[in-house]
Order: sequence, then structure tokens, then C-alpha cells
Amino acid sequence: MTPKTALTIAGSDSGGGAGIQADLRTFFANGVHGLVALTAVTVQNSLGVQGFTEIPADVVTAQIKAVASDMGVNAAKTGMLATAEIIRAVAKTLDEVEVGPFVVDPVAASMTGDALLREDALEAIRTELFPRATLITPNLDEVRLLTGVSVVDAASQCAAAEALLEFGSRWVLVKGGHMTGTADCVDLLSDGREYISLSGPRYETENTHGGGDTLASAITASLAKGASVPDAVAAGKKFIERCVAEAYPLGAGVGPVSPFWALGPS
Ligand SMILES: Nc1ncnc2c1ncn2[C@@H]1O[C@H](COP(=O)(O)OP(=O)(O)OP(=O)(O)O)[C@@H](O)[C@H]1O
Ligand SMILES: Cc1ncc(COP(=O)(O)O)c(N)n1
Repeated sequence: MTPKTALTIAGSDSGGGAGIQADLRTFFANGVHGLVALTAVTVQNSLGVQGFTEIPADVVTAQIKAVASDMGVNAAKTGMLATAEIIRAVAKTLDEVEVGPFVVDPVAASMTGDALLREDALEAIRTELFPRATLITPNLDEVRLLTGVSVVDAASQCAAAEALLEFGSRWVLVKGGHMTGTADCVDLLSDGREYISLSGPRYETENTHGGGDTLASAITASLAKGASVPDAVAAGKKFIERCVAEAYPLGAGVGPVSPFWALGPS
């Protein structure tokens, strides 16, 4: 039987732990066929991002149109978008083709602090993509850059969600992975009416490379299969928890979260 399809519009990680590589392995582990519109090629390993080259914006557009017109897209997500020009091209293309529920992960930098967006491009994500998004999934650094709110507890996480919803997405997930001083990892999902706190154990590991991408693509896979946003996010949270629990060391720096458990016992 033909599986549902999910499209990732994102960059390549030569280390294989984040970017389109994380998205494709997550789509596979969740039983959907992955489609790709590549935005950038990063030179990257466990120690950080040494540089990147972006794909021309018209080629990003052409990739989206090629797969949408022929194969159909049941849900889509964005990761690293690199430049304001690519962001504007993606926004325009989404007005012309149908991609189903649309998840925007506003990736600004790698977890090692290296920029993955050219200057001013985060503003373009906010103005061009958030109003078109079913769900946005910022981490706490991105929340601070976008709203000025520093999330330190449940009240400020709630205030951040409200401020982010002003930018026009239907739902927001304020990820709490970087909140310090909490025994659990708590993510907050809201559409301005419902406030759903998703809490899980915080695992002791240094190896969380690709965690944000893996969560957003697991959510996108569930949306492609027809789940509601709250159900897709709950399933995504369960999926990423297990991937963090089974993360492995690779290289001298930060290793990747692991979806291998989904294949069953080896
Ligand atoms: N140590 C941990 N144990 C369990 N879950 C975690 C841990 N760290 C992060 N998570 C979960 O992983 C998901 C990603 O959260 P995080 O806030 O780290 O996003 P991110 O910064 O975009 O990810 P990354 O930069 O690591 O790719 C969230 O659901 C968060 O709760
Ligand atoms: C191509 C690409 N996309 C996204 C990330 C963010 O992932 P992380 O925050 O885990 O470094 C990355 N490092 N590289």
C-alpha cells in the first residue's frame, strides 16, 4: 500500500544527525514516505557547523512543485531555511501548491551556537511563514529572539506561547528542552484556547543533536497520517523521548538522538 507522504524543506547535515537526514529517518521510522526540498548544504560534524552553501531559491521552489504536483504532500515541515530569499520563495510556493498541515521549526542556529540563517532571515520566517503555519516549534533561544521573553518557568512559558501566537500560527509548541533546573522536560502546546502541558523525564545525556528536527518531523509524520495537532504533538513527544533515551555518542562532540529503537530489537 502506498504510504502517506511528508515533505521536509530543510538543510543537509553532513554528520547525519540533524537536518534532512534526521527528518528522513524519522519519517521512515513513523511509516511515511519522505520528500525533500533541499535548502542548503552544511559542512558539519559533532563539533559544529564549519560553513554552509545555500541552494538557489528557484531550485527550492522547483523541488517543492515537482513533488507536490506529482506525488502529493500530506504534510510538510521546514527546518534550516538559510536565507530570507529562500523563505520568501517557500511562502510564495505554499500559496500555489497544496501541502496539507504545515509545521515551521524556526531553526536559527545549531545547538553548538553556529548560525544556520543569514542575518534578518528569522524576521522573514516570522512574517512570511508563521501566518501560514499550522504549528510552530521554537526552542527557548528562538523564543527569546522572536519575542524577547526568557522562559524560566511555567508562567513565562505560557506568556511566550501567547506572544508567539500573535504572529499568526494556528498552534505553538514552546519546547522546554533547554529549561534548566527542572527534573522533567516540559513542552507547552497552545492555540490560545487550550494550554496542553506535555511532560516527560529529562534523560542525562550530552547527545541531543537533531532533537528539535526529530520532534518536528515525528509530529509532521503523524499529521500526514491524519492526526489532530494535539494527538500528533503527544505522539511526537513520546517518540523524541525514546530517541533521547537511546541517543548515542558519535565523534568527539555531541552525538545524535536515535530513532533506531523503532526498528525493533536488532
Ligand atoms: N535531556 C532530555 N531528556 C528528554 N527529553 C528531552 C531532553 N532534551 C530535550 N528533550 C525533548 O526534546 C525535544 C526537543 O527539545 P529542545 O528544547 O531541546 O529543542 P531544540 O533546541 O530545537 O533541539 P536541538 O537543538 O537539541 O536539536 C523536546 O520535546 C524536549 O522536551
Ligand atoms: C542542517 C541542519 N539543520 C538543523 C540543525 C539544528 O539541529 P541542532 O540544534 O541539533 O544542531 C543543524 N545542526 N543542521
